[in-house]
Amino acid sequence: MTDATTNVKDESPWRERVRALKNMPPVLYILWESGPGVVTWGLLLRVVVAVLPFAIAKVAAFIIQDIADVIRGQHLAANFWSLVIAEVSLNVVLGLLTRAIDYTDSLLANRYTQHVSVKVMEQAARLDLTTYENPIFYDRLERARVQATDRLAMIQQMGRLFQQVITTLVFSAALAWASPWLVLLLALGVLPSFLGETHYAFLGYAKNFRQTTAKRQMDYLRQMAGSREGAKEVKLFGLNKFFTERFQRLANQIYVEDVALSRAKLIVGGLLGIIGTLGYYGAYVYVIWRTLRGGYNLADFTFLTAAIQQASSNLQQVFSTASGIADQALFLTDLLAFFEMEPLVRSKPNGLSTPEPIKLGFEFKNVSFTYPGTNRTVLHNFNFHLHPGERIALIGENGQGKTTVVKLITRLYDPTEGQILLDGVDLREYSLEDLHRHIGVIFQDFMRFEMTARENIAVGRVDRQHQQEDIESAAHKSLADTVVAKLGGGYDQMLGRRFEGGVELSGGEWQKIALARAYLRDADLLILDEPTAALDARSELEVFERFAELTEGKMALLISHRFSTVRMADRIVVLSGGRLIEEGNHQKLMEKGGLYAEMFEMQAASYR
Ligand SMILES: Nc1ncnc2c1ncn2[C@@H]1O[C@H](COP(=O)(O)OP(=O)(O)OP(=O)(O)O)[C@@H](O)[C@H]1O
Repeated sequence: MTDATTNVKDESPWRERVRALKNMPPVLYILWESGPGVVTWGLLLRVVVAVLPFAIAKVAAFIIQDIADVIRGQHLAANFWSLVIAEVSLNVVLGLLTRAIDYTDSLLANRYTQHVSVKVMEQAARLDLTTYENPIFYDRLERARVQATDRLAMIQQMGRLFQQVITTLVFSAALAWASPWLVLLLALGVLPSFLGETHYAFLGYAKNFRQTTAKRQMDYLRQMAGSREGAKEVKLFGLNKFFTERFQRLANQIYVEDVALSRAKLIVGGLLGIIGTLGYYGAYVYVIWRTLRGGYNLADFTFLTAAIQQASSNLQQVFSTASGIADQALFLTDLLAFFEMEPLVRSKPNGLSTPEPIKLGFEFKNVSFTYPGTNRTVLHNFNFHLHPGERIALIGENGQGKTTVVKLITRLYDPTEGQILLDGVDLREYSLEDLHRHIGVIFQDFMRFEMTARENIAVGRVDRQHQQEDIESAAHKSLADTVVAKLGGGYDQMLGRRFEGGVELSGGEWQKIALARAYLRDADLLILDEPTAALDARSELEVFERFAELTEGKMALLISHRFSTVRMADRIVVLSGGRLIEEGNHQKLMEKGGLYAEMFEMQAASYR
């Protein structure tokens, strides 16, 4: 994976910063996508608010001039009170429109957060398991997730920049018309602070980038120390202090780095700020000097001092807002890079539909497999055929590659070598979505959705509207109906303890609910990876008697360490060290007296 940001520290800060500006167009596009109407209104309002201060300063200058004339004994100008009313009105309008901008900003922030969050979720779902194995991906996902909501300030800053640029241009034009020196003095004063600000913004980014791993570890520790899942072991093993100390060590390390940067920024920023103040007063003194020499009247003087004040503060703000945006744009590198990531296991465009009915079944031909990022071959030259209508049990000791076979047949991964065929055609030629529709899998580490019992079953087939009968029938097949019958809320009972009113189930009860999901799928190939591990002996027997009935005529792949279950399969495949070492039915393998017979005897002996 090419990582656009890992080399942040090696690159010249300025080059990196300029490069980050390339992030702006796609981000502006995302912003536009999230609310074209709101964006347009926001911009229009800002144009008006940007020019109002100019009008207000002009009117104020005329008022001062009129008052000075009256003090010098002249008559009050006829339009004096109209000017006063105009100034008050303009200020009222300014106040109202500023609030209207806040309103459009908050609308836009809401929409943008939602839009980006959905995009992040969609992209995370699109990427394959291979990507999830990669720690760089996790760091990036983490940063992308934070950026989805944390970059809100940037949106407001972009709006503000737009407004500040217009105000600056209007006042600078007025100053340049009076004397170009004024604009030059102001710009020279502000430039050093701008350079300083952007420099520290970049250092801040590089620092945050470096800290991602530590922050991820801290999050993990915080979660472990405070989670319901972790609570039992944390208490019994007395891990609290261990976790807290580790957390504190990381937090201190981050604190020290943060303080060092803030301190440098404070000192250098303060010094550069003095130059800005000198520029401002240089322009101010110039106007006083020209006024005293009769070059400007009182109205000009009043207006120009207001204009200097406005131009200088807006110019300063333009620079600091722009540097803030450049800083935020750097963070967006991760979000955009995340959006651009492509899955390795992909559905072929116009891929084949899964055959109906499947005639030849699934065949592994000389399949070898190594998990990405590792160098240990988990499957070696694995050959295996699953015929239509066949129920196969895959057995072997821990870590021999059974679950890996499931991940390959479902195309969560592609083989490193060899091929998997479905009806004689490489699995990669089929549409991935269509293939998945024909397979029902319940993994060892199946999901416990903290939703209602009905939803937990219905997610087995989300593309369909389910009638109550479908849900009940699937629940009946997996024995989940007996679990639901005990729940206060029946099928509408919230499961898990995360949400109010939720009820926690036992491991075996969750497993029955998950099994119902697989039955609801009504798939051609049903794969159960240790489906009964948490079930008691009676439930297991019942589940399997049903399983045999329910999978009649379908393909089923079963992984189990319980031989009472395994012996019911039509064929048993024994995996050892990633190789197929024995296959046949229970009787044949027992007669053979190999690994299967040995494992069977061992389990049987432990029951005697
Ligand atoms: N995501 C992964 N990345 C790297 N190695 C992995 C990954 N998943 C599994 N492995 C390794 O591959 C080997 C086979 O794992 P697999 O889960 O297929 O075994 P299994 O036979 O199903 O074991 P068990 O009976 O314990 O469930 C193991 O040694 C494991 O460490």
